[in-house]
Amino acid sequence: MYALTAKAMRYMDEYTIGKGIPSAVLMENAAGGLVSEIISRFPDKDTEVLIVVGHGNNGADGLCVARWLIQLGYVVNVYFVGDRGKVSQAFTDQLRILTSMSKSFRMYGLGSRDDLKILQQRYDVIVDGIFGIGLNRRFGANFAKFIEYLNTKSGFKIAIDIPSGLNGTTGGIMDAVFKADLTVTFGNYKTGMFFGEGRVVSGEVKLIDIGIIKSGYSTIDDKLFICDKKFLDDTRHLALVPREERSHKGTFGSVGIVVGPNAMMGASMLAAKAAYRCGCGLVKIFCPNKYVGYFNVAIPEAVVVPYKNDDITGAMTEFASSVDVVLVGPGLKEDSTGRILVKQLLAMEIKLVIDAGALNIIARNLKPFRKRRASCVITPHVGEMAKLCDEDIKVVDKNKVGFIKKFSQHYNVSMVVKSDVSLISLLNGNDQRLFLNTLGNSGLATAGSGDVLAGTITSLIAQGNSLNNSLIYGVMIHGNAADKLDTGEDARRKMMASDIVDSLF
Ligand SMILES: NC(=O)C1=CN([C@@H]2O[C@H](COP(=O)(O)OP(=O)(O)OC[C@H]3O[C@@H](n4cnc5c(N)ncnc54)[C@H](OP(=O)(O)O)[C@@H]3O)[C@@H](O)[C@H]2O)[C@@H](O)CC1
Ligand SMILES: Nc1ncnc2c1ncn2[C@@H]1O[C@H](COP(=O)(O)OP(=O)(O)O)[C@@H](O)[C@H]1O
Ligand SMILES: [K+]
Repeated sequence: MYALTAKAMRYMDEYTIGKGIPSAVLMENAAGGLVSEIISRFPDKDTEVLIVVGHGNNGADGLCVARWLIQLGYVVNVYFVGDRGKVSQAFTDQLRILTSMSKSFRMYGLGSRDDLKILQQRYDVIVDGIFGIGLNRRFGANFAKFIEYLNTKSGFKIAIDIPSGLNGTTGGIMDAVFKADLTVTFGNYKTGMFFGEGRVVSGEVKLIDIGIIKSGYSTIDDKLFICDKKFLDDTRHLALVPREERSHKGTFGSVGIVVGPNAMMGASMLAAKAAYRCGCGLVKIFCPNKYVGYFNVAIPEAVVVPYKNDDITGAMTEFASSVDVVLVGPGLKEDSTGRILVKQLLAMEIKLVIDAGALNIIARNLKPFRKRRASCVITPHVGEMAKLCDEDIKVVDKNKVGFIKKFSQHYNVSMVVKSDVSLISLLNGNDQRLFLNTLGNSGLATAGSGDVLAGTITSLIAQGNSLNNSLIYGVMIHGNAADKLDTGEDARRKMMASDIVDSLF
């Protein structure tokens, strides 16, 4: 399942039509799916429905929905807010069917006396068919006022395909936006539903299969694969192989965590606990002599390997070579020792997960990273990503897809950019795939949850998974852990990083 840009979605519509499925059939499928949603939520035929339509095919969908609902006996008013001189062919066709089917049908909003009364009436359901993926510019004050008026009305609000005013690609808002309780979207999710205000204004999103022909996807570059619960449940066996009974702790791999001399120790402790919770056999912690006692008490399961400040590099070479994968970054300060540790790890032929402080060190000088011998994955949040790209955080936040795509390719590294919906880029030779993680919730917006993710990914690598699989399943398992905890009214409020560790499995 994908999220597509408006342009890619339009291409898929055209591709399908080109293969011989008439546009009208796609529209019937779309409207049929939306009508089923209305019937299941509002089975009572006395339900009063207002359908607001613009002049394009989103409006035509609205007319098609109106026809179905009228046939079924619902009380329906249709209100036009488009440009009469610009109505699409599908709009004209749908209107013709409606008027020939029902002699009493009337479309309001064309300047009749009743217009205001019809609009101001109370409705149980308000359906928005003003703009879909054809919205390509700001629409100005009049439309904005109208949409804001709809938002003030009571009634369950349903957006056709995408809320009017939402940019289907970027999630930006064009002057105003319809605030939907439910968006019924066709063929594929639209990327704009996951960025900016998209998630908030789309409400619950239902995806309807309208018969888009799948072979067209292969030619689309900017598609995002959706990582949701179903995808995790269907494919988790790819990363979570059955745990052999004839085994010992060496069977499940070892994780090494590097802790700097002025570290925030809690971060590496959380990562270590997450690594164990995800199933690796052994976690070793490389830390200054002075921290040994703290780590022994906090995680008795870990093997602590102390170093003295006068022989860090020698000790670290030995340490990094003694484990299956190394994690560096959680709690790491950007001091001279931190820089030495990161540089040395990059130069070793090891598997390496780079997070947090280590990313800030790399951002200051990307050369050792580019020339690295280590096979690594990186896990920046948007702020760290902005530093890596030497860009303003707002600029990166607005175009995360563009930045991850470019950085990942340029530095030949698989990575996640963490945020409320994290983006993942997996590289396989020249092939790049982008994924969008929808698992997880605002309970994860709590200090330390990124450290838990880093430990999770590292643990999966230790157990023998590829770097790519570990990255993507780590992100999903981490999000899913938060969703498992999301059970009561204040569940998200009270979630702490330690809770997420305990909920991983
Ligand atoms: N193709 C198919 O087979 C299927 C399509 N389906 C449905 O079609 C929808 C897309 O329809 P659409 O392309 O006709 O555009 P839509 O979103 O209705 O906008 C109408 C027109 O408004 C205009 N416009 C843009 N911005 C504006 C602005 N700021 N202020 C004023 N005007 C503005 C712009 O025209 P322009 O003025 O640029 O010529 C645009 O064309 C899609 O979301 C789905 O619901 C489904 O049924 C499945 C099958
Ligand atoms: N609102 C949210 N919804 C879903 N996931 C979130 C949200 N906020 C944060 N996360 C996730 O929580 C983690 C936070 O990581 P990070 O920013 O590195 O935190 P820290 O440095 O405090 O450990 C990331 O995996 C991110 O995707
Ligand atoms: K709409």
